[in-house]
Amino acid sequence: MNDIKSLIKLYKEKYKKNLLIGYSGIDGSGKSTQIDMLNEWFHNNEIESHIEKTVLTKTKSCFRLSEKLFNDPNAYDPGIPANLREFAISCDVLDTYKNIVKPKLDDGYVVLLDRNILCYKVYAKCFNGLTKWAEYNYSLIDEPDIIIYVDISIETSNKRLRQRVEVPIKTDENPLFLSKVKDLYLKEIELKNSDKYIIVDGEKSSIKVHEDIKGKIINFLMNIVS
Ligand SMILES: Nc1ncnc2c1ncn2[C@@H]1O[C@H](COP(=O)(O)OP(=O)(O)O)[C@@H](O)[C@H]1O
Ligand SMILES: Cc1cn([C@H]2C[C@H](O)[C@@H](COP(=O)(O)OP(=O)(O)O)O2)c(=O)[nH]c1=O
Repeated sequence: MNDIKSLIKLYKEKYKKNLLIGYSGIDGSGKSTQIDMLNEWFHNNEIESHIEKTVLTKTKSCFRLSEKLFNDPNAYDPGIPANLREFAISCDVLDTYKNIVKPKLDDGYVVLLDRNILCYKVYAKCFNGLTKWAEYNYSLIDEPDIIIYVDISIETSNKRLRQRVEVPIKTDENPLFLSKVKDLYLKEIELKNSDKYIIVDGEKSSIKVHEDIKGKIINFLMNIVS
């Protein structure tokens, strides 16, 4: 049995929970594009799925403060201490998990998360702001069962962000920082050494990336449900 509907059913039966898939990757890697495509594939296969992304509600105060102090909501680093910002983010992430993600999983949905604990920890480490308090909040959240990392070069990220018409490039989307984030993503994934981390080449066309993701999810599920 290698159709996605049967695999997800077997997964639920074996692990007594629903599948949580988290996406990672630097800005412009194609996370939201790929999440939409996977969501559509699930719907076409009669699988109930839900897309979620943590809205940084509490963290907004940091962006507002940055606007007030530095005339730019995204110029918060290093003026506003990273450990404070990252703690605020961890509170927002925990809230979204407890109030939305977990209830959706319990209601029988497959949940597709735009960003996940891996992303937040990587960013916090790159900003040098991961405290034991933020880690404590993250320890209260279940890790996704599958983590997709969409890999692109800094040049491609920069090119795509510049093409984005709705939002002009933000201060915190600078190549130097993104390069640090990309390196740490790859290092952390290598250290985890687990099949649940799926790396895809985001330089390919969206359709090809989608095909890769589908194939790798099916392979992963076939291995763990058999
Ligand atoms: N594989 C791809 N090839 C070319 N452009 C892409 C690809 N995937 C996404 N894009 C474009 O790049 C931009 C960023 O994609 P998006 O999915 O919003 O990335 P993210 O959510 O990771 O920031 C969008 O304009 C999107 O249309
Ligand atoms: C993920 C993450 C983002 N940030 C910053 C980067 C962005 O300025 C801001 C919003 O992050 P992001 O989730 O990338 O939102 P969007 O996709 O709408 O750009 O928060 C952190 O400071 N730490 C983090 O762990």
